[in-house]
Amino acid sequence: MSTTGSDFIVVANRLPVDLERLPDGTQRWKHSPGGLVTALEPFLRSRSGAWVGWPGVADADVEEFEEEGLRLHPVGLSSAEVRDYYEGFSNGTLWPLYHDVVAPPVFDRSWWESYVKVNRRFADACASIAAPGATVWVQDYQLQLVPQLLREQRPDLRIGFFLHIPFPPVELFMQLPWRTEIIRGLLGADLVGFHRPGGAQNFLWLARRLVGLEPSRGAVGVRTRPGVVQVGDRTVRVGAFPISIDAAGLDAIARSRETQQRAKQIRAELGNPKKIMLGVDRLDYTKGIDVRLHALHELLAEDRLSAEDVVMVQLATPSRERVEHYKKMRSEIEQVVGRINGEFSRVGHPAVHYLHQSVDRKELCAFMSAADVMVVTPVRDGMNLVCKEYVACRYDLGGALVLSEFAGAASELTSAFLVNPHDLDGVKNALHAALTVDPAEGRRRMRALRRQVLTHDVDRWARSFLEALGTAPAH
Ligand SMILES: O=P(O)(O)OC[C@H]1O[C@H](O[C@H]2O[C@H](CO)[C@@H](O)[C@H](O)[C@H]2O)[C@H](O)[C@@H](O)[C@@H]1O
Ligand SMILES: O=c1ccn([C@@H]2O[C@H](COP(=O)(O)OP(=O)(O)O)[C@@H](O)[C@H]2O)c(=O)[nH]1
Repeated sequence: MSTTGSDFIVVANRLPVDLERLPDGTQRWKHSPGGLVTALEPFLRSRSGAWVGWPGVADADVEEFEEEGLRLHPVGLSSAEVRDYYEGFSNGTLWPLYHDVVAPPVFDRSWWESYVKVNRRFADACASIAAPGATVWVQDYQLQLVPQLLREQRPDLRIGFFLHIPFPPVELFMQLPWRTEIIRGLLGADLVGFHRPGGAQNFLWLARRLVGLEPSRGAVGVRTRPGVVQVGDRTVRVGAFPISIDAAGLDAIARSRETQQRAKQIRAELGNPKKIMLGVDRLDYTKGIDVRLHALHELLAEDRLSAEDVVMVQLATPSRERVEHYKKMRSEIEQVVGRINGEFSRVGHPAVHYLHQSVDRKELCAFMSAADVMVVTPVRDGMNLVCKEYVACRYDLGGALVLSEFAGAASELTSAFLVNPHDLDGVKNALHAALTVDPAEGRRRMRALRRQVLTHDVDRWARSFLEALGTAPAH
């Protein structure tokens, strides 16, 4: 194991791999869920960096290890910490608060205490493995206190922070009893990054209101014109850096014979319907899976669509299964799927294929290649990588994307069929329009979407952030 310090460290709640305990008592590592890992893993591997994170299960005692040149440094969490820091404060308080309170956030003091304690542990882990003058890139809402805690121990480090979820409107953020502590925690970074300029702008306002600082007043741009705020003798920059995907990598997988054959096979397995609609999400109440199911139900009930012609596939990755809102939403979604299938399926031909499972990258790419319409309808989403992945897979300029205006990606993917997920008639009309789009118009839209996604990939995201932090790798 490496005993020398690392020059470049990513710290995130999760490692890119989760430890899985099998019933026979053995264990293995599997890929962690979610877009943060998808986005960062290829980039960090290319820089031979270190990744500090939780191995995904409680009470795991795992030593640091190396995997294909990447140094993985586990931070353990007890069962009580998984409950209070991860399921509690991170996903029962911050997640709903930052996603426009689409579910009511719970404010629990013992959860907060656990959050502080665990953030300190992550900061200590980084401090112990960082080489002098190293760059540490802190990720996401679970670790907002780490920049300040780390700086107190290691003022020599260059510290960046990136938030993967939306940063809420100030009126909502002000509900948080520990609002000042969070803003101070983030101000420990040299650069604080958000997906959208609005998040950066909200943060700057709060730095003034809650900490009494004097931030810049000009508009923050995308990858340009970061805001600045002086904190003692340090200048903290605050910017917008929309995340993306390994677009060329997915494009290549999609073009392969293997993927195209698998896509054909999927179509055949579905009964060669005229049209396939696809949803791919973690099973999360912010993703609007219910929205698209209700829209489909009404379209079938009104005979605007026929289950003979159109099949819906919903891949739903299990997520945060012990958190109350997630349990409730799962049973609601499964009821709607059951209802649609009960009313509109024929034996051997379900109207909705619902898989509560995780699917690997190649298989996902085959599903995306097979899908005529990709349906992405979150009520709020920081970015949403799935919609960009769909576009990257459609080198044939086929397919159509229905995308919620409330996903961060909507401001880049303006040639999608954009919808307001709260407007059910609007969603129905957009689904119908996407299913029946004139092929030339469909190709025009997909060409424009691909131009955006292929020229703004994850490498450009990471590079633009690190350039603003002053630590970009050599070209
Ligand atoms: O680690 P989990 O609790 O299982 O959740 C998975 C990840 O979900 C969130 O992803 C976000 O990041 C994506 C990439 O920036 C973005 O496209 C998406 O809109 C976000 O929801 C979460 O932010 C991660 O921390 C989790 O690991
Ligand atoms: O069965 C699945 C479902 C999703 N994903 C990946 O999980 C990520 C989801 O990221 P997104 O930003 O869309 O949402 P998040 O889950 O991070 O909120 C994407 O890279 C998907 O390709 C996956 O690998 N297998």
